[in-house]
Amino acid sequence: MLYRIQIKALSYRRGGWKLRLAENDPIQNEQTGGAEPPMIELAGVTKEYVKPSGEVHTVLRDLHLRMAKGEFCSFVGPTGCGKSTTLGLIAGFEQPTGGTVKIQGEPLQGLNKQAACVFQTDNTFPWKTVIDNVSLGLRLRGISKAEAYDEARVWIERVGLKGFEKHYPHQLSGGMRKRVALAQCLIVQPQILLMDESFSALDVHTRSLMENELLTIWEETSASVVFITHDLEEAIALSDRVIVLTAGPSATIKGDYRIHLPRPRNVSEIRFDPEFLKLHEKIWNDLRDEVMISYEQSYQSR
Ligand SMILES: Nc1ncnc2c1ncn2[C@@H]1O[C@H](COP(=O)(O)OP(=O)(O)OP(=O)(O)O)[C@@H](O)[C@H]1O
Repeated sequence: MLYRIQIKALSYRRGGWKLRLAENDPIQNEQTGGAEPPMIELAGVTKEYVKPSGEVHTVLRDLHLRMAKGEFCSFVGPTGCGKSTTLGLIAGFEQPTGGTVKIQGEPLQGLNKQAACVFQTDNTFPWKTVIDNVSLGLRLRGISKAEAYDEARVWIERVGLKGFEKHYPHQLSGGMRKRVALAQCLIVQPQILLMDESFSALDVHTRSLMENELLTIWEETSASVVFITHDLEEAIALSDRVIVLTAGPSATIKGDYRIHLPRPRNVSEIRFDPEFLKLHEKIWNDLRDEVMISYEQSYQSR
């Protein structure tokens, strides 16, 4: 059996050096008959809503996608095409009306317990301090306060907030609150991190810092990331794969691009890499057509 082994990152973590290998991608798994099921699979997923008029509105139609463990996958597409709906289906917030969402080969029923979400708006609880916010997930799992605090301190330091343990969210900047939200999610070591336009409300400099920090932290975990964004540059800079959705209604996958840019990456610098520019041009050609279709639809419906 052939396995493609690629070093993704070498990092130092508590307990020693950690070598992160790129997972065999699903296509490779299919070709080699690899036994490990994909972390996430959308098997012919369709999502419809019934409007108050009784008319059926098909948001997503027959999506087929397999995401490997540890893969960083971004979704881009015109506004309203169904990106957040896709994320909601993987989170288990919504059930598909056709097809199946599978997590590690098992059909997802109810909420996805392997996943944690970071949204555009703050996930933090305003009445709790940073350390209480970050330790909450562990406390809810029955871990003692002392142990949860110890682990929370590690994550607070890892996201660059050492010294802010006793601050409340309103005493922090937007970027700092986003760091709290990340630590809050990652402390429970989710297998899947779902991010819906998580950085879009940040200023451009903070955003770029947070993107780099996300990559550093992600490279130390084996989490698969589903990242929803309007920003194609951000998608390419961060991801292993960029999925382009068609304009809705009945959106489906138009393109699935592998981003073979070297890691570790600096998101501000990688944008000047000639390979990045080529990828951007290629994906934008696909995306632009869909954006134009969506724009024409919204213009006609006025
Ligand atoms: N609960 C719901 N009931 C009815 N329609 C819904 C519901 N949730 C989403 N939709 C519709 O599904 C479509 C896709 O919405 P979604 O938020 O997934 O798109 P998006 O690509 O994330 O949008 P944006 O880029 O603007 O954030 C929209 O037409 C929206 O109105």
